[in-house]
Parts: sequence; structure tokens; C-alpha cells
Amino acid sequence: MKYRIGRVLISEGQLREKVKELGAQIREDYKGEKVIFVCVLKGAVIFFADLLREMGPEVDAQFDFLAISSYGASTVSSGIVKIQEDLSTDIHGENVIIVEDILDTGLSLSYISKLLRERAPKSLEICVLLDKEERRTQPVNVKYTGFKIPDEFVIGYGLDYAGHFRHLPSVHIAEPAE
Ligand SMILES: O=P(O)(O)OC[C@H]1O[C@H](OP(=O)(O)OP(=O)(O)O)[C@H](O)[C@@H]1O
Ligand SMILES: Nc1nc2[nH]cnc2c(=O)[nH]1
Repeated sequence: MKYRIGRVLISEGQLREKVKELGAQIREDYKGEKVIFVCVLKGAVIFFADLLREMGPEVDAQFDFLAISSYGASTVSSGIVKIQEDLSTDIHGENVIIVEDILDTGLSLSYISKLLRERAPKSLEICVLLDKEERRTQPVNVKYTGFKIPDEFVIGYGLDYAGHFRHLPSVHIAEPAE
């Protein structure tokens, strides 16, 4: 393996606090409404499960999954976004929030937003845990952002290197193994 677990960038406690904060904002914005939360697999799954439990009874939260891939086993985007599994819900006329683990070049989220906007939802917003702002090549309009992070390849809390390290409870920097 070319990378190993490096230093902690965001601790479990910081993640917990931020998820609560984002959850409270979304709950406030959508109280009394139905929202279809779209989890972008696989990386967002842990963030998604934590965030959705913050919705409480005030929001009629439903969820669905979209599987895409652009990084494969690399730390560099292939530049091609592939939909591997589409939603099973009709989002026409619904409030939709896309939940992603990380926004990097913006290729994945700009592709997904365009795809879902064509299905005419009532509203469409994005919630992203990590934002590597300086790497952006495609503009993406994000309503809910967790942390702005530096240009480092990160792992843990759902994020992988070649399928490894998703299970780590904190976000770490991936360190070259040599
Ligand atoms: O802004 P971008 O440069 O497009 O990068 C962000 C994308 O990269 C990761 O997905 P990945 O392709 O690694 O799949 P995964 O979620 O299954 O890990 C992440 O979950 C985003 O979807
Ligand atoms: N695991 C992981 N996936 C990414 N996809 C885009 N940027 C990253 C990153 O820093 N880490």
C-alpha cells in the first residue's frame, strides 16, 4: 500500500460537534417539511448516518442512495464521473439535500447537481462535510459546509484510500508509506 494513516486532521469530538451544528441548521431550515436526503456512496455513508440522526421528529426525513465513482484506487480524480447505482425515489417536486463527504475539484458534485436538477425537485441543496476549496475547477454552490481543509489527501470517517481506512472514526492525513 502506498499510503498509511498519518496525523489526525479532525478528531472524533470535532466531527461530532460539527455534525450537531449542521444538523441543527438543516432541522431549523426544513422543520415541518419532507426532505429526501441523498447519500453519495460510498464515502458519505458515515457522515450521512450521523447527520440524519440529528433531524429529530421536526423533519420528515427520507433517504436514498446514489453510487458514483471518480477516484477509483487513486488519489487523483479520473476526471470521469460514473453513476454506478441511481436513486430509487422520484424526486420531482420534492425538497432534496445531497450529502457528500468531500468537495475537491467539484467534478462529482457539479455532475450530480446537474443530473438531479433535471428531475425538477422543489428545492435542491448540498451538504458537504469537508471542502478543499483551493482545488476547485468546477463551481459548486454549497449551502451547508462542515470544515474547509487544506490540499491534503484525507482518509477516515468514510473516506478511503483504495478502499482502505473508511472505518477510522477521525479524519487523518494519508501519509506516503516510504
Ligand atoms: O470534487 P471531486 O474532485 O469530484 O472529489 C469528490 C469525490 O471524491 C470522492 O469520491 P470517490 O470517487 O473517491 O468515491 P467514494 O465516495 O466511493 O470513495 C468523494 O466521495 C466525492 O464524491
Ligand atoms: N479519500 C479521499 N477521497 C477524496 N476525493 C477527493 N478528495 C479526496 C480526499 O482527500 N480523500
